[in-house]
Amino acid sequence: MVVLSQQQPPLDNTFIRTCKPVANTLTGIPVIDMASPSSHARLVEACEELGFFKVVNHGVSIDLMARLEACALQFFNMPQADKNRAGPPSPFGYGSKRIGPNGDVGWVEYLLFAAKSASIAHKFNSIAHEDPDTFRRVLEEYVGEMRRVSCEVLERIALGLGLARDALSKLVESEESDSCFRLNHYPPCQEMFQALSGRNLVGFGEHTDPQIISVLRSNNTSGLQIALKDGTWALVPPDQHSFFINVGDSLQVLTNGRFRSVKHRVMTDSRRSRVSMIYFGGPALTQKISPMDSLMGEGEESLYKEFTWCEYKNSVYKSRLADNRLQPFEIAHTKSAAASETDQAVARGAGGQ
Ligand SMILES: C=C1C[C@]23C[C@@]1(O)CC[C@H]2[C@@]12CC[C@H](O)[C@@](C)(C(=O)O1)[C@H]2[C@@H]3C(=O)O
Ligand SMILES: O=C(O)CCC(=O)C(=O)O
Ligand SMILES: [Fe+2]
Repeated sequence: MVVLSQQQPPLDNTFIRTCKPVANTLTGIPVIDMASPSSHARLVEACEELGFFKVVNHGVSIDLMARLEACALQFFNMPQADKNRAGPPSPFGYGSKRIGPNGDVGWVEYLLFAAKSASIAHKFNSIAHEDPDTFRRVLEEYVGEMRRVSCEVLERIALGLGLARDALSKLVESEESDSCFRLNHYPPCQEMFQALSGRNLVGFGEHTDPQIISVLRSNNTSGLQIALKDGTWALVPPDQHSFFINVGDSLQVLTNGRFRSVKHRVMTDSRRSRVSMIYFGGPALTQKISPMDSLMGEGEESLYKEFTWCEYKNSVYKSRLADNRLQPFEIAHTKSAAASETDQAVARGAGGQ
């Protein structure tokens, strides 16, 4: 008799895509030491080159990370019917295999929250858990720390760009900030499946994050991959004590494409479950997003039409994971892309950046 582990999500995996295993491990990942005062320039360089970097000496207690991971696992290990009480994710709540409202699927289950204490407390009315009060308190404490880390990183990026210290962090720090938080659980998938197909099962399909900045922490199971500039995928070696940070679409727009909203995805590990926790730092719904004047070189043309975060979010929720969500907001310029890139590099130089 085959005994299915309690961790297996209930649906079959017929519609979940597979991918060829990726051989390339990301070796030159920029590591930003928050204890070092000279991180500004390296942060800007990492946002331009990869749109992705790792943060160490961040001041978040390892114990807090471990406590949240334990609470999350207690939740994900509950019977399916209990987990379903926190669903469906519309957009916040529990979801399994289905990601977003437009047909994307992956070998993943998750809890999605709005990152505000009142919203978290409200959501806990429907979350079954053996110790819901502890889970809620730990979650609130962790989300508070994520807000701090993202603001500290954004402050340094702003200084590195020659902007006022709070030029970017104020967007996420504001009371009205529309940030969210996600706990993902990728159960192990049958080794047999992988052995037979020689492929990996997609946990979370390729996408960019729409917000300003995302701060990710996972357990020691690999799976995260990022797309490099040449379009190839690279594996990110896990590090459970550090944070991986990526530039989101909104920061790409604010910097007029100078920073890169990095494409990423998660492949499942056949034997070990992956737990990840991600804070998505977003602006207020009414916040206007467009390239910042002070970052534009002389004669540099805006690559994007102005939009509010609310407009962008509405558009995001009509899209599929892998879509280029910024495309409807791009301004078509008559020159060839290559020529205008050269012009803009020259203009930036002239602007003294
Ligand atoms: C398929 C979707 C899920 C998503 C909303 C969307 O329509 C397209 C963007 C997706 C994404 C990716 C980053 C975050 O995980 C997320 C919460 C977000 O803000 O945009 C998810 C959305 C989601 O899972 O609801
Ligand atoms: O779970 C992960 O490691 C990454 C998931 C992700 O990219 C997301 O939720 O947007
Ligand atoms: Fe993501």
